[in-house]
Amino acid sequence: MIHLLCCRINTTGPALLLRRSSRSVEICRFSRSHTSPVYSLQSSNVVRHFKSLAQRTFLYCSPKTPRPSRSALRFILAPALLTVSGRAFCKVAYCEADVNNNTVTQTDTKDSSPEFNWHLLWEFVKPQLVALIGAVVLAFGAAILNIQIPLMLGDLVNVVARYLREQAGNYVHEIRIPAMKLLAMYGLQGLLTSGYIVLLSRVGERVAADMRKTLFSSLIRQDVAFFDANKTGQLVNRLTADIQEFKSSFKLVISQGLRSVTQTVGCFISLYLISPKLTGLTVVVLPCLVGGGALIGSLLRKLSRAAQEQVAKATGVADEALGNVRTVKAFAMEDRELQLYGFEVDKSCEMNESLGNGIAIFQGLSNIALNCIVLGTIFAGGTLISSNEMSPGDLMSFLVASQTVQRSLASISILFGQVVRGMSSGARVFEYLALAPTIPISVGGRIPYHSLIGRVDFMDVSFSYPTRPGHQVLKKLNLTLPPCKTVAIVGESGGGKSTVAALLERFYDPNNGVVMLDGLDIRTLDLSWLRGQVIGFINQEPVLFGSSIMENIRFGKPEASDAEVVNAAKQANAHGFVMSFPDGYNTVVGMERGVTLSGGQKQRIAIARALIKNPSILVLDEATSALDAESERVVQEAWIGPQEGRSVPAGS
Ligand SMILES: Nc1ncnc2c1ncn2[C@@H]1O[C@H](COP(=O)(O)OP(=O)(O)OP(=O)(O)O)[C@@H](O)[C@H]1O
Repeated sequence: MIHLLCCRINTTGPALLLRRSSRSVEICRFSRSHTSPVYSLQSSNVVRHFKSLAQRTFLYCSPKTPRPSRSALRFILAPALLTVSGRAFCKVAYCEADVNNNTVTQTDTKDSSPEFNWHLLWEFVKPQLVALIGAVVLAFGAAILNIQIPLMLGDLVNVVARYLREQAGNYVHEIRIPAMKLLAMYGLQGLLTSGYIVLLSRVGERVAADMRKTLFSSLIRQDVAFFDANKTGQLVNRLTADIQEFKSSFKLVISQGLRSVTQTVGCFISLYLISPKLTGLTVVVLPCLVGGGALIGSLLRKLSRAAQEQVAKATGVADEALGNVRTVKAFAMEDRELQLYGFEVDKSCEMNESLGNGIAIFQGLSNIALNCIVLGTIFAGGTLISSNEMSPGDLMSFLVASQTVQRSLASISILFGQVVRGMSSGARVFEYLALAPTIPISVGGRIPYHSLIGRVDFMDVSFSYPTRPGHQVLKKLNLTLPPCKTVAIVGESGGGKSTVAALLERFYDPNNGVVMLDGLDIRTLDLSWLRGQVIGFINQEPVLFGSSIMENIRFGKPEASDAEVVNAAKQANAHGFVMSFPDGYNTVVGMERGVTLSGGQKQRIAIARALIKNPSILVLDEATSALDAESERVVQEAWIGPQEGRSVPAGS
């Protein structure tokens, strides 16, 4: 396995390739024939960083291009990869290289092509197996009937032709039986089709719902470092778009895939039995037409995807402008935003117009081609009828069966693309399903409430954020937060105050050293108990949920009574302003991040949310920064007074 790392490097010049050897990372000029080293990063830190990767690690560095796409990167490096390894398969990750400081920081360690996990799929499908088998059987039955229908149509036409030729006998009597048979066939085919669609949509929806719940449960249990490294939008995309795409592909493959393959094979046999000569002609013409159609179709789909992306881009511009409307207005940038949005909308309009033209040409061409096939079949079939090699009914059967083959082949060609897209969406979902959090939530011991003292010790704690391993935030920090005391941590911006709070809350584990509660390493304690009952944490930018104030405060203690909620709000000096709202505690906040409340009001609700669980340790990370002096005094009295006897470390 080869690892490709796409690197942004703080130097100027042409694109560079980074090569890992056993003791250094070399930055080389890259050309197809050879690579010549330019810099050599030899710090043990850099080399250690690559230890976890495969022996041959390449980094593509470009000072100008910000972040080439993975496929572009593979394309650029394909000759080098093939020469070096003889294998084309590679993993791609992104990193930043700083040649002055001799550091390389990997910013994205994800495997670019997660693998499809059949075992996990089976776990989701297993509970729906009976319905799935039912759907497969019904779809297969419908396909078999679709093969029979052209033959029966032929019988019917033969009766009509015979009557026209002989003008004798009772027409209604003769046609009744084949017509009734055909009618029954149509009815049964309709029933089977409805049946498999009902079953399949049930299976698809339930599998998708199970996947969503399991993926959400896996995501919500990941530790904070995971969310530092992955954008929320991308994670939400896996929950929505990826599962949706997978579900559609899954249903399509079972329904259309099974039906189309069965129909193609069955109808081809029918065609051959009806007329080997005409079939020979069809075998030459039909695949060419379907192939041509598939090619144009795939071009149009590409165009359609690009147009959709452009629409999304335009929406993104509008979303950003409307979401930050206060900033836009404060800088009087309405016209500029309008210009930006207009530019993107015009581009999407242009692309959609081209798409419309493409579809129009495609439809026109396919109509001509299809009608020519019908005309050609009738012409060739008529010749065979005139030489008594075929009956009119056979020609009718042939026409309908060949149309079925052509439709089935077209849908198979579309299905191929759908299968690839569905599998890659599924792989993206499965990637996070199988991911275990590095910090387990409900493992470890608890200190009985009556013997909890609340002394916190940071001993020789060193820490770097996982997303920036080269940047050490805390270096051998020793700090004691004694019980029954309020401790303020003061320091320059970016000095690591919030990081201390984050380590105490165990959002991250230190790289070295230990954080202790009452002399016990917090890594040995039950995390859900530590966060749920021991520590009350209010961060710099409290976020409220889109529900009532009552529910927001109760989030800290779900079983709290209304009286407890009101009491906590009073302690946080929030009761007064809450009661001034017409709906009081039932006022819904949190829409657009609680925009209906002022910064200070939001902070007071967040403080009430932390106070309601009566925590033994209260961490305020600049939680009162938006309060006026009087409110801050009331709040501080509230939590220092009744909490006397407990340790209260506070970031400030
Ligand atoms: N999630 C994160 N991932 C990577 N680096 C981070 C992260 N959070 C903070 N940092 C970095 O860690 C350093 C310390 O940040 P921290 O938030 O602890 O500082 P602070 O003292 O609380 O600052 P302020 O007073 O401005 O809030 C900063 O250099 C910051 O850029």
